[in-house]
Amino acid sequence: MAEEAKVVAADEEKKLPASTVAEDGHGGPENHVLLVSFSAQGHINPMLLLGKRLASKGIRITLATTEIACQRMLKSLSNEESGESIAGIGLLFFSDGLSLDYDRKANLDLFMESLGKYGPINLSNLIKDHYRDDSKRLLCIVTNPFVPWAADVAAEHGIPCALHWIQPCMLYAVYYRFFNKLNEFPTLDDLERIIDLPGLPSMSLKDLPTFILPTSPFGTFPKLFSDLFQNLQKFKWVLGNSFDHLEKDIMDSMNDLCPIKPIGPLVPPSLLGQDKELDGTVDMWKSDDSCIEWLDQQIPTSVIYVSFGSIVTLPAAQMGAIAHALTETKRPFLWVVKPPEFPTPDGAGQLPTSFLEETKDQGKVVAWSPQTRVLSHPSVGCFLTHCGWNSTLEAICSGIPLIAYPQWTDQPTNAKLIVDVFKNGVRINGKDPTAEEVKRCIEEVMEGPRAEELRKNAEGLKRAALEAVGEGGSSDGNIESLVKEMMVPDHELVK
Ligand SMILES: O=c1ccn([C@@H]2O[C@H](COP(=O)(O)OP(=O)(O)O)[C@@H](O)[C@H]2O)c(=O)[nH]1
Ligand SMILES: O=C(O)c1ccc(O[C@@H]2O[C@H](CO)[C@@H](O)[C@H](O)[C@H]2O)cc1
Repeated sequence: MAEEAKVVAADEEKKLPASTVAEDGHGGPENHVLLVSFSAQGHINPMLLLGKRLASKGIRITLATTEIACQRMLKSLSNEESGESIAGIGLLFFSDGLSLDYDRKANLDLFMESLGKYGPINLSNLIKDHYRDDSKRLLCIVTNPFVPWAADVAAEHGIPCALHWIQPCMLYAVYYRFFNKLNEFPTLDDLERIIDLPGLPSMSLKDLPTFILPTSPFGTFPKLFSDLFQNLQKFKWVLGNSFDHLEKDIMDSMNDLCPIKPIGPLVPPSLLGQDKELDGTVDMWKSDDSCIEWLDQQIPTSVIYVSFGSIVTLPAAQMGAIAHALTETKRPFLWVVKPPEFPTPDGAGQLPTSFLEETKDQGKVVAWSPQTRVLSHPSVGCFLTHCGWNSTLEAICSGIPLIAYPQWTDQPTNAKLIVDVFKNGVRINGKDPTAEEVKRCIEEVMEGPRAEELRKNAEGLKRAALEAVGEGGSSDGNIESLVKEMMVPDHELVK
């Protein structure tokens, strides 16, 4: 029974240290951009990384997200960090209308309805309070797909709005065509239909995002995306966390409909060989850094890294299949098993009894890893992943081949990209795959006849990613032109 949504009084946002320099140093108003993000780690981090790119062009950045994100971030911040700013990016928090101990994951629809009802009111109040004096010029509000209503708040305040599309451009194209009814998609009477969209690889039902499946149990997300994709005119820019080389044909297919400007890959700069001090992302769980020392003891490219991100909790049967496959391969593994936030009696997210004892000399299990450091470690040979987009981009920037094991939302489509477009991995077949199927994929990537080809493709994508975000690269150029356009007030634009 879903707990009654408690309306939390209009929030008391975390006051930032007063900005002592409210001007740009030349007497003019300071240029600001406000980032608005959904509370998940996989949403906040790409926003923070975009903010860092904009800040490097001289713009002051603040991130506004919900109070549950603040609580999760504070859990992992060290004592001396305060949660009022991250890597020079100010933080503001607003209530989603629910108490902090409410189980949002178990009541997704109610959570998203409450966020959509109370978020706009509380965000608007934040803007009134925080950007009222003339020394700050709010150039733009950047929002992400799960909080599209920020565009209405931006319009209320007369501020241009950008959508930061934090999944592949392929999802953007599929959702746009689906919700605007431009193409035929599978229905309950026609589940076998093949979907052929311009610029995209042919897809079948298993390749579609779960929010548009005819059997989709998710009420709020499809409605949220339907409203978003039928009202993209609210956004002055659509920015994609991708890059030309990765999805060129797909991006081109949207140029005559609603163009998307690639500015990625937005990953921690240390993954791109830059100074780790520039990383500026947030971890909502404490990393177990002992896995780096463990990796140091392993043979190069020998380790299977397994992680399903911050949201997914695997059913007990799937945990068992992965555990059995890893044992059978006898290969070293590093497996992230994040304890469920709200444990359930069916054993979801739990390891089989005696697995840890049986494999104590073979592998290591941690509750949360420093993932970008793991992926860039020379001992890692492949990544068995749920295909979350941030994890996928991080693997691309590390040149690591993938074993795709998608679970929901965009992940099945990301798996399609990995296998048929990027060609840097293989996909585990079936919703409840056997240990034999998991083991087959592990062996195929580690030393099968295609292992060399997959690794070469992965390394090629890494080079292309580095080029895109490097100075003068395609994504770097798009950030530069975005900043120039932001600086020109609408009334000065030549219509
Ligand atoms: O043990 C872990 C597992 C994941 N991550 C990070 O959590 C994010 C997960 O985002 P993704 O889009 O892959 O999946 P989601 O968690 O949103 O489903 C990525 O940046 C990972 O680097 C991490 O730091 N440690
Ligand atoms: O809390 C939720 O209901 C939630 C959190 C995060 C979700 O999306 C994840 O974000 C990534 C970037 O969009 C995506 O690539 C990943 O597959 C998702 O798990 C969805 C729901």
